[in-house]
Amino acid sequence: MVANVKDLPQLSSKLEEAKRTAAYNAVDQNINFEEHRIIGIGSGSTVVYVAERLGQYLKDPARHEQVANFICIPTGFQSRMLIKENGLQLGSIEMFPDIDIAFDGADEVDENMQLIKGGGACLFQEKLVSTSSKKFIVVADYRKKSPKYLGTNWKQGVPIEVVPSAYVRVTKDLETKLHAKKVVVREGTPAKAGPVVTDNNNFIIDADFGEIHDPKLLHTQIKSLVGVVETGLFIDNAEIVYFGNDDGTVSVMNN
Ligand SMILES: O=C[C@H](O)[C@H](O)[C@H](O)COP(=O)(O)O
Repeated sequence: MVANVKDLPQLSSKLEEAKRTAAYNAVDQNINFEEHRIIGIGSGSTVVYVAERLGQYLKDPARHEQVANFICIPTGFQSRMLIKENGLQLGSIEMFPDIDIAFDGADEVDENMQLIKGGGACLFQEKLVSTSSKKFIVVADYRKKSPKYLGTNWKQGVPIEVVPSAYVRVTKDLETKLHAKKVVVREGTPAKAGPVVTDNNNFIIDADFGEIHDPKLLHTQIKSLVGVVETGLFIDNAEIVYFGNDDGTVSVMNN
């Protein structure tokens, strides 16, 4: 039997516990052991607990056979490692383009469940997986819930993955055509001199637009710039969001 969420050992901080509570509840309440087989596993520090929970079910004799048959589709290098470390079966989106259910974190979630993602530079593969999934579940801690508009809590800007040779052109277009307040090519310092290179060998630009009142329109405008691979605005994609609160409870947002 896997441990009940209420009986788990303490972690190093309330924040980590909030992430774990969100992730464990999301898995427990959404995985259908009989029907689901292809599972998307996202990136970041919250989804770590999704993979951990699936790993616990794998060790549970009552669920072992079903979970051993799950094929987990990663959204990047970190996610691939999470799948392997928890003993889960790794698959690729090329082999399994139709995903039953996917779990991932978010940097900010607005009241309509539109998301900013890509704080960890994994947005392209995350969008590929989440939009290939019948059900996309977001797991987040209390800091990610926007009071109203995207861009309120997440001040770093919208992450945008760009083809390296186009970064100057995209930077100019974001400033002049889309009137971004601040545009920064993400650097890897101190761990790396120069730009962050994504798992797809692209660069990331963070473009600050302040409060985003129409994320759908902004996504379309950014996406139309030559050189943009994908934006970190995830529009009409999430079905349920689990927020772990600092008092140990969970809030659920859904359509
Ligand atoms: O590129 C990174 C991803 O979009 C993450 O899912 C996002 O940054 C949230 O990460 P965390 O769970 O660490 O807050």
